[in-house]
Amino acid sequence: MEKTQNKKSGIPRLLELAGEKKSLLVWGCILSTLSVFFQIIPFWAVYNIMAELLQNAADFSKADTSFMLSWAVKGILGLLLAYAFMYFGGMLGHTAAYRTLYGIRVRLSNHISELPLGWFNRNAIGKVKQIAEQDVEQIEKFIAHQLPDMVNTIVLLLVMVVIMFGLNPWLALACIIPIIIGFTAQFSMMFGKKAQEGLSEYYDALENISTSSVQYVRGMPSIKIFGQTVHSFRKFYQDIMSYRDFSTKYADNYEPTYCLFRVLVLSLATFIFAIGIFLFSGDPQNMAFAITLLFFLIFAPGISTPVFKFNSFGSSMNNITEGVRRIDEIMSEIPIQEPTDGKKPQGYEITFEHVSFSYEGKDSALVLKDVSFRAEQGQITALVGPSGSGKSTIAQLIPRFWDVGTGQIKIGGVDIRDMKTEDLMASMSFVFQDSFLFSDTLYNNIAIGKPGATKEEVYTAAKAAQCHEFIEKLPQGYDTLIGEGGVYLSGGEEQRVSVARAILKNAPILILDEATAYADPENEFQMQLALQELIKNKTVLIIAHRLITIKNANKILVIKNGQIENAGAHEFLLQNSETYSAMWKAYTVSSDWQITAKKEVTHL
Ligand SMILES: Nc1ncnc2c1ncn2[C@@H]1O[C@H](COP(=O)(O)OP(=O)(O)OP(=O)(O)O)[C@@H](O)[C@H]1O
Repeated sequence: MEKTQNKKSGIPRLLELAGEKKSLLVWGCILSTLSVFFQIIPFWAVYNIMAELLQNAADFSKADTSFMLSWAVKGILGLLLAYAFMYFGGMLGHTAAYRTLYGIRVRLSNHISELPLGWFNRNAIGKVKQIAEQDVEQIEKFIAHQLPDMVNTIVLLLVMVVIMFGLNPWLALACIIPIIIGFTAQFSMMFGKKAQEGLSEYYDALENISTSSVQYVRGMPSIKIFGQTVHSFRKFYQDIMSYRDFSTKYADNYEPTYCLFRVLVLSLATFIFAIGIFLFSGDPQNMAFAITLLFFLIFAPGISTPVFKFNSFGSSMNNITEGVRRIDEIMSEIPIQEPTDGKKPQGYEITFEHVSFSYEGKDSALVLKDVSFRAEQGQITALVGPSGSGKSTIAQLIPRFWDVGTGQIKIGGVDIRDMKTEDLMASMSFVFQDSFLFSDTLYNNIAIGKPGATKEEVYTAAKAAQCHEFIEKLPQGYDTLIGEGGVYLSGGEEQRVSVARAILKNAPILILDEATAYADPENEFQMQLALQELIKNKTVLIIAHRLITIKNANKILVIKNGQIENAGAHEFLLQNSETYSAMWKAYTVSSDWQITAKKEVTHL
């Protein structure tokens, strides 16, 4: 599938994706920055008080107490104001973050809902879950905390550097040079090509774990029943192992430069002290220098906190860029093409005209080759053929799971690509072999077939689909919750609920892909009776392996290797289609099969 390209990346793209204006974020950062200036005041207050004390070291009683007291008050006020600005900046940052998060999730889910249905088959749930939950969550942390912190830290570092150079350039250099060396080592590692590739690998590894863990949980019954160990679920095991290997390698790469960085930044006082003592030894009478040195020694540990914070932005920035790229990967998937003025079909017969199709979009891998047929309104058209011949693909092309490669599919004379998706979906009900029930009540699971349906309509549909009886037997009847925290239905029961949904929708086209495969013969018979009522005047397309189900279809299409091998009614095909007569023979033989136990003869 083609993709659209977007030139922006990182934070600008993030805000663009969220449809969020920058103003809140900018104000959040401005307030955080203002708090920086107030954060400097306590340091300055300590410096002034220390200077006053040192200048009067011979006799502390001569120190100006009101001067020192006023600086102490200024220091405390500075601290309070710094917290107040930081608080309001943080509030704005959080508001911007949650709005961005909300905007991205809404955009993402709107976009996903516009993608062709086939996209969902191709993309693992784990991958989408990882992107929509975890990757988006990272963005919240970044915008709410790290971005204002980053602005705040950069300003703080700049102000500190200016103050330090203003006081003493040599001591300032003793403080700055180790920081620059540490950063250079760290960032060359972090932003290098290897690190960027590593991060992609890291996210791939996370996605793989997310996907295979979903499969692992789903496959747990098979693992247990067949007495297999966890190692038998190789994919999950390998994904965990490759994540471990990758994380170890990643940490190994980072470790030397990170350790160097930490050691240098945590030893700032040592460098300042060494240079300070060297300078002081040249002029031991210089009291002003002694005070400045003291200030640097107080200031040095203060600078290490913002420096460490700044360092963590590098990795966060990388994460955000990668997260946005992954969100963009989904956003760049081209949605299903909507016509501006959707055409309305005249009738509901379905025609395939020379349809060829490949899942990979390659002519060399065609799954359907030049398929043409007409499924009449008011008639049942059945698709039969060996497994993998292309029956489900034919059925799924009708609601545009994918678009055809060449040829056309028409409903009532209109190419389905010229119909609005809304109209196309409204025109048909689809019952799959594997029904999907929502974690909701049974009532709502049926009622979803027709928004605004009355209770009476829901019950009538449930009765017709042979599910009313078993639902009534459940302790909470129609209010029974399905799935997690509720009850689980058998495959046959789930199918009947899906059929009830389709009956309730009462659309003019009905597509049944192995819709009664899990039903027992008695229920299948009852469901067939219900469907007889439902299908009157409708275009019905049925795929069924139990050939008895489609024996009376008006037209049976025999599909083989993606082509229509033959078409006609049951009797005609028995005479004229080798494939069909062989399938019928196999079916009748298998339906006569009985598993018999040898009778034990007991002699008394
Ligand atoms: N999403 C997909 N991506 C790629 N190939 C696919 C996809 N779905 C089906 N195929 C392939 O297309 C071919 C036709 O599959 P399809 O499911 O249409 O056959 P079928 O006749 O319905 O089979 P069955 O009776 O077993 O359900 C098969 O070779 C299958 O492996």
